[in-house]
Amino acid sequence: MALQAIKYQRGKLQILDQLKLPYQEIFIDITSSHDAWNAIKKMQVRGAPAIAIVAALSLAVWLVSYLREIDEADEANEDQQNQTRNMVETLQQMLKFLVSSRPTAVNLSDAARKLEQVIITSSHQPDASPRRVAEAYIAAAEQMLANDVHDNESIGKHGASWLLGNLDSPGKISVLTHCNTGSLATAGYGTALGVVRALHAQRCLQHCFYTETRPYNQGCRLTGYELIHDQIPATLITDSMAAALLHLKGKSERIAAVVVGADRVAANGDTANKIGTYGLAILARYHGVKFLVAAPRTTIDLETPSGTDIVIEERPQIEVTTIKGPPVKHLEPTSVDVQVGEIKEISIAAEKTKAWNPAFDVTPAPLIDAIITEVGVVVKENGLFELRKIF
Ligand SMILES: CSC[C@H]1O[C@H](OP(=O)(O)O)[C@H](O)[C@@H]1O
Repeated sequence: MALQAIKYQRGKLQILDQLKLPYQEIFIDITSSHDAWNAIKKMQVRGAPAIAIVAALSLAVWLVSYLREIDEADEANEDQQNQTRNMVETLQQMLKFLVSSRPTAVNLSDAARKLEQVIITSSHQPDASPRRVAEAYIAAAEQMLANDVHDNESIGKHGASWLLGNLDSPGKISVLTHCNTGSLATAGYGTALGVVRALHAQRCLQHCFYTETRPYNQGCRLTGYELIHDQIPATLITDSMAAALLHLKGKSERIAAVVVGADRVAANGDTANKIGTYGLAILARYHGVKFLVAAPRTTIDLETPSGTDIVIEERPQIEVTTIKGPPVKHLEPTSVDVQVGEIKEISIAAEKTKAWNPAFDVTPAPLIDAIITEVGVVVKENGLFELRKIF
């Protein structure tokens, strides 16, 4: 069964607490915008598409509980117009609050903008009411969840096809990927990891190399977890091994491309992605390996002209100076049960260490060979990405 970071049914939302992976699979309930904000901020759920979907669905769950409380009498109340306006304003404030949780990924603000448009449009209908506004919102949020998996499967298909169509020699290929862009970063299947899954499904993947992706370790903790779960041939490398891998094993392992995800693609194609991505793009160019960005159009921000305009999130120093270790297990002498303790935060730096912790960097468009989307692969024309053409 495919891995799921998000479990949703109308009125109930749960997320897999990714701070506890790969040691513990623990789902936590999200019942409000505050629950979602905290989970996104702490990175219990992460990944540009996933945080947008969890944010959107958190309000859908809250609205279902709200609708249960509105009884018929309220709905008959003559000041429906006022109540509808209050509903719209409440949802607008909640969406704005959710967008404040993390600044770099555009999917969250893109989803909030689209959902705000839905509630405003529904509030202008002749039969407008709080219930109708709520129902319109819930339907739109649920559609975002359904769209994401479909978009990721299309990204995988387009990416695999483009790679196999641009090979120096026929045969299976290997790829190097960074961070986690799979089912744990989306509603399912993944973006860059979706390309890996598609190549594997077509029996065209020789091997997937993936970086540990310090300091949150999305690679060794999450991508490894997914690839091993799917039984995809893969090898973990430290971030510092990427150059040696391409230099010493690039040809023998038929590494055809570095394939990464994205948090925000600016109008000119400059791409913000997990810290370390920019360095991989330079290595790929130096070693004559394709560098591909895989992302749905919800990650492309035509309102941001270039990478210099993208806000890069800086996270707490402690995420650099500690690592999360497996929980301490207590074996009770009188019982065979194993009591699993809390995930351990282990210091790996000297006391009073000062650390810089930008969560993302920006890869300039000239270093990107192609941008893989759900509607096809975009390459540069006269040295420039024309991203408006795919909308
Ligand atoms: C399809 S996920 C896109 C993107 O999100 C990740 O960042 P984070 O783990 O901090 O949310 C990473 O940059 C992925 O490439």
